[in-house]
Amino acid sequence: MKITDINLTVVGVPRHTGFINKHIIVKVSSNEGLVGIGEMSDFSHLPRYAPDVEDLKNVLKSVLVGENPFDIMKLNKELAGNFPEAMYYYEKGSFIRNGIDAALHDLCAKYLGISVADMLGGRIREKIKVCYPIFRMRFMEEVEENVEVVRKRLNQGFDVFRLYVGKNLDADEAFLDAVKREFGNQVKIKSLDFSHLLDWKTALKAVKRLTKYDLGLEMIESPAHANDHEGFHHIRMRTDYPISEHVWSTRQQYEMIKHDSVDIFNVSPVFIGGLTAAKRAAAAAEVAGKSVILGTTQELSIGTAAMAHLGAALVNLTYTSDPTGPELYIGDVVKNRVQYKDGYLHIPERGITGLGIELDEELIETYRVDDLRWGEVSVHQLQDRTAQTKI
Ligand SMILES: O=C(O)C(=O)C[C@@H](O)[C@H](O)C(=O)O
Ligand SMILES: [Mg+2]
Ligand SMILES: [Mg+2]
Repeated sequence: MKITDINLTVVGVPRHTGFINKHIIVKVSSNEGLVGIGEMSDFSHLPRYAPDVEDLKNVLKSVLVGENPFDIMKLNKELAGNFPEAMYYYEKGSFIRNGIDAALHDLCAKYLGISVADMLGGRIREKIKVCYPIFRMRFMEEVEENVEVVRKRLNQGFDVFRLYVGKNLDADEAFLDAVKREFGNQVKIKSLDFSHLLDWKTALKAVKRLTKYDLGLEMIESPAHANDHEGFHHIRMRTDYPISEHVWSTRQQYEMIKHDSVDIFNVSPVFIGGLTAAKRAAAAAEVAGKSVILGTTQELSIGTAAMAHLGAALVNLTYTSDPTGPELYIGDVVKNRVQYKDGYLHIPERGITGLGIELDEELIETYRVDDLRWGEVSVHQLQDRTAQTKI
């Protein structure tokens, strides 16, 4: 089989919070008449630059057209040469590699007549426990808004949540207290995510304050500045709660293993550059005796399905994961969205080939935008994924 064309379409999909995320839908065409689909997810993150999409398509065509899509390792190496890893969480080259790598897996699995999970080691599980995110509060009046989110999502079957913290500890504490009083043990808050906002000592003080409301806490995420591998180790040695951190490069993960910085590696294909790279990161974690969770940038159904296939066979996936993107957006670009039930993300059935996701061209047209330009967004909106303009 040979790759014959690459097609990229930018879509802007609003969240229920009003914040609009831009993603690129990928199509990799082949001389067998099959098309592999992928998703370069959520370019709407700092830093505020973005690729020219037409130019990006031409670069990708120069790398991929004429190649055999089954040469996934070779093509990942070529892509990494063009879009190298960086010691940064939201490196857009990783998003680009991820979208292509998912499409290659989709294309190859379709050709073989199998599901992507069967290319990644098969299935230990058919569903993955996930949590719904409660985004960071800056004002006390956001507490009730977020308690209402818990009420609504609990009614839809989500009984596990995660909380972004660190900008207003009074509001964080008030939210945890309100959840404990209203829901008791019906609801679990599985992680406090500091998003690298605080140094490790300041974060440790906040952890001691907020864990008075331990609602089934499984981990503390990103409780030090990014790449402060020693700082992660220090806080890890000073709290009983497991520490988790996102993986965005092989060098960063190596340093975290060397410094014994974490208990849990948060592995997302989007941040490490694809399913191939994510599987390697999960294997490195396993070798180091560490757990993994599936993280998220809050993908649409294509990216979320790719993660579900990856999660099917991860032997060290031992905590609640994060992919809930399709639940956060007002719409999607596919005919068959990924399925959530009782707070689980269901892996697309084994009998469906590829990622098990079918594009809806009308919905793509509905959400299509010209390019990745930023428009009028503030740093706060970009950091906390909100359309709120209050300052
Ligand atoms: O665990 C995290 O950190 C995230 O989920 C980061 C978020 O900003 C995510 O990328 C989003 O877009 O909501
Ligand atoms: Mg996080
Ligand atoms: Mg994101």
